[in-house]
Parts: sequence; C-alpha cells; structure tokens
Amino acid sequence: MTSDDVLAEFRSAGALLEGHFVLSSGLHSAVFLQKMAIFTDPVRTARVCGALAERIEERYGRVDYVVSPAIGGIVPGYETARALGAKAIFVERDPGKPFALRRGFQIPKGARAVMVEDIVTTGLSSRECLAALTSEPGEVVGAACLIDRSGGKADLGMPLVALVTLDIPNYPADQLPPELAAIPAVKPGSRALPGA
Ligand SMILES: O=P(O)(O)OC[C@H]1O[C@H](OP(=O)(O)OP(=O)(O)O)[C@H](O)[C@@H]1O
Ligand SMILES: O=C(O)c1cc(=O)[nH]c(=O)[nH]1
Ligand SMILES: [Mg+2]
Repeated sequence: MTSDDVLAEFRSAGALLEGHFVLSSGLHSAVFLQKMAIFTDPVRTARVCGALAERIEERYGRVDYVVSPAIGGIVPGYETARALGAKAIFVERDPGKPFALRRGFQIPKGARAVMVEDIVTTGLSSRECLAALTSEPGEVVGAACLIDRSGGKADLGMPLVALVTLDIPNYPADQLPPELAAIPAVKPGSRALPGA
C-alpha cells in the first residue's frame, strides 16, 4: 500500500478533518486525522493495519507482542498484531497518572515487542507508552504508527516505522494564525488538558 493509497482510505472514510483542533499535546491545528472513522470499518482497518504489519516485519523481523497506548492505539494495535501473528496488549492511564500495563498484561522474557501508535504528532504519547515498558522482561525492538504527522521530526528514542509521513503545521495556543483563531476549537482525543 503506497502513502497515496493510505491517504485515500482516510479520505474515503471521512477521517481527514479540517477546522480548528486542540491536539493531545495542547498544540492547535487546522487538520485532524480522525482515525476512528477508519477503525469503525473492520475491513478497512484490516487493509491499513495489514500494510503496517508488512512494514513492521520488514524492519524489525519477528514480533511476538504489539503494545499500544489507549485509547486510539488499541484497535490498530490489535489488528496489526493479528496480521503479524502476535499478541496485542495496551497501556492505559488512570486520570492524572502515567500510562501503565494493567489487567495482567506483560512482555515476557525473550519476547520481542513493537509499540504501535495510531497517529504521531509530537511523539509524547508514544514516549510515555515506551516509558511504561522499560522494566518489562521482554525487549521493545521498535515503534510504528499509521501516520506520522511530524514530518519525521518526532523523536521516540527508537526507530519509528510510519505507513505515511506528513508534515502538518501545529501552533501553540498563543501563536494561532488569524484564520484559525476565528474558528471555535474542539478537542477530539482522550487526554485531559492541563487544568481541565
Ligand atoms: O504524538 P502526540 O503529540 O502524543 O499525539 C498523538 C497522540 O494523540 C492521540 O491520542 P489522544 O491522547 O488524543 O487520545 P486517544 O488515543 O484517545 O485518541 C493519538 O491517538 C496519539 O496517541
Ligand atoms: O495530536 C493529536 O492529538 C492527534 C492528531 C491527529 O491528527 N489525530 C489524532 O487522533 N490525534
Ligand atoms: Mg492516543
């Protein structure tokens, strides 16, 4: 699947939104990739995650576990794990707490794990997910995502395989371009904003 094919999936699913969005990082953007519009369609999700699994296998070889950050990472993590023949687990957080593995999830000794994220913007959620895995007995061999919207600039401290790389502008709240400031902002994701 080429980048254009993946973007065509996002477009035809209605997942490419334009407006004024507050992202998980607190940055603002005129573009939002509403991945849930993809994940509500299991057949489309299998197509896209199957392509990601191929890239993961090419880059990292055998993968036993896929670990994803909740909520957005759970469905693509599961579907990518299915295509890889791996297990799927996720990290989640209690309000105000860091990501953690719960529910008896672990990466056992000798297992090779890949962190699968839906969208990477600043890489913050991915880094927080990886930080929750450092004391696991198994090895995290790399990271992957459907769309890296940082233009390849996000630093996860380990290799990142992206199905598509885009460079989409983001703005701090006090540096909005006038056309964005003129539109009321919405915050689609699950991370609480500071002070909320
Ligand atoms: O690279 P970053 O700057 O961290 O941004 C990307 C993150 O933002 C979204 O999660 P969000 O916290 O909005 O919640 P969700 O997973 O419930 O959609 C998305 O699922 C990524 O996890
Ligand atoms: O940075 C984010 O929070 C983010 C951006 C995006 O395009 N899609 C998404 O689900 N989250
Ligand atoms: Mg997320």
